[in-house]
Formats: sequence, C-alpha cells, structure tokens
Amino acid sequence: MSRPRDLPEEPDPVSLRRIEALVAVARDFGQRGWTPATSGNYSVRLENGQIAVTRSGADKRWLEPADLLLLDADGQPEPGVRASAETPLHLQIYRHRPRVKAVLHVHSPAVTVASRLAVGEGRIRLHNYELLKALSGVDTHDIEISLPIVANDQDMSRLAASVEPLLAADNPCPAYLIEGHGIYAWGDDVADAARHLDALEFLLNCHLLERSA
Ligand SMILES: CSCCC(=O)C(=O)COP(=O)(O)O
Ligand SMILES: [Zn+2]
Repeated sequence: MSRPRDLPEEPDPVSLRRIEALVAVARDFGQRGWTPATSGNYSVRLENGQIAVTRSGADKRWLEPADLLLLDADGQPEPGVRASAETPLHLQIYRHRPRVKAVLHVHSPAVTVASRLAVGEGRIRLHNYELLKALSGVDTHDIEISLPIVANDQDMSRLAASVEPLLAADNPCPAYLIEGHGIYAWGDDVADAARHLDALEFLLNCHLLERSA
C-alpha cells in the first residue's frame, strides 16, 4: 500500500487501518457514481489528533493513500500541496464533534437533486423509515430526523459560517446537505460514517420517489 504524504515512518496501526478503510469506502462510493469528475472529498482523524484529508482535484474514484495529506494543528498542509478546497468544512465537524473520526462528502445525483427541493424549509424531514435505524443512536422508525440544508457558497468561510449553527445544535442527524452541491456525513469511525451516508442516500432516493409518485 502506498502511504499518505508526510506520514511519519512508523504510523500507528490504528491510524493506518483507518486510512485503508477510508480509501476502500472512497472507491466503493466512486463505483456507485457518487463522486463524478473529481468531486467529493474525505478525511479521517488520526490517533495523534492530526487530520488526513484528500488532496484537491484528485479523482476520488481511484483514491490512493498517497492522495491524502496531513494537516498541522492550524489545518495547513505542507507547502506546495493543496488540500481539498472544502477542508474548512471537515475541520469544523471535527471541532464540534470530538468523537468523530471520519468525514465523507459526495455529490451523488440523489442528494444533489434532493438538496434543491426543500431549500425554503432549510431541511428535509425523514420519518417512518426502518432504515433510519442505520443512524447511530436511532432505535425506531417512529422518529422524525431533520436533515439540514444550507445554501451553497464558493466562499468557504461564509459557507462554514452558515453551517456553524447546525453543528452547534444538538441534532441527532450526522449529516447536512449543501444546496445543489452534495452531502457531508460523519461518524465515530469510517464504517459508521459510511453507513450514515449509505443510509441517507437510500432515504433520499425514497424521498424523491415518494415526491414523484
Ligand atoms: C469538480 S467538483 C467541485 C469541487 C467540489 O465540490 C468537491 O467536492 C471537490 O473539491 P476538492 O478540492 O476536494 O477536490
Ligand atoms: Zn463538493
């Protein structure tokens, strides 16, 4: 396996496994058509607290560990390498959710279309689906989960500022949508984050089918 850029000679095995798991998830999501044309980005928190994030412009469908780079405490990559343009959104989630170890962002057709349909309300309400139980902490279909939507913005500081209240609130939904853009989902390990994203992708497909029925 190739190693992420800047990784120390003897990375701890837990962090290495986390990176391997992230790469496998990225390729799986890529094969499903969720990260076309270099879209999407991914990160994991390592055991030493550093964040490994995908480099900007990499084709995430064929992600390699070498496409990840390590950020220092201020979120800066090594000089000469450009971290994902959306790195501030990853760091913001890690700041607000100390237990989170993985953040996943994709541009699937279903999440992109769904994100454009309920902007006025600022959220999509999901209720009475068995698959809601795939979200950590949810143990019944009989619950309403609000998936927040924020307006897209090419200015990352402004975009992060509009996400800030969502993360400050105690919402059990481990994800949010960006209008016409995609979804961010996270979890306490890579498998949790991937399950959350997989489940929300399914639920949004159901939501869209219901609307068109
Ligand atoms: C070509 S997709 C536009 C940028 C984007 O939304 C994205 O997810 C990928 O950006 P990155 O800098 O992480 O490659
Ligand atoms: Zn994006």
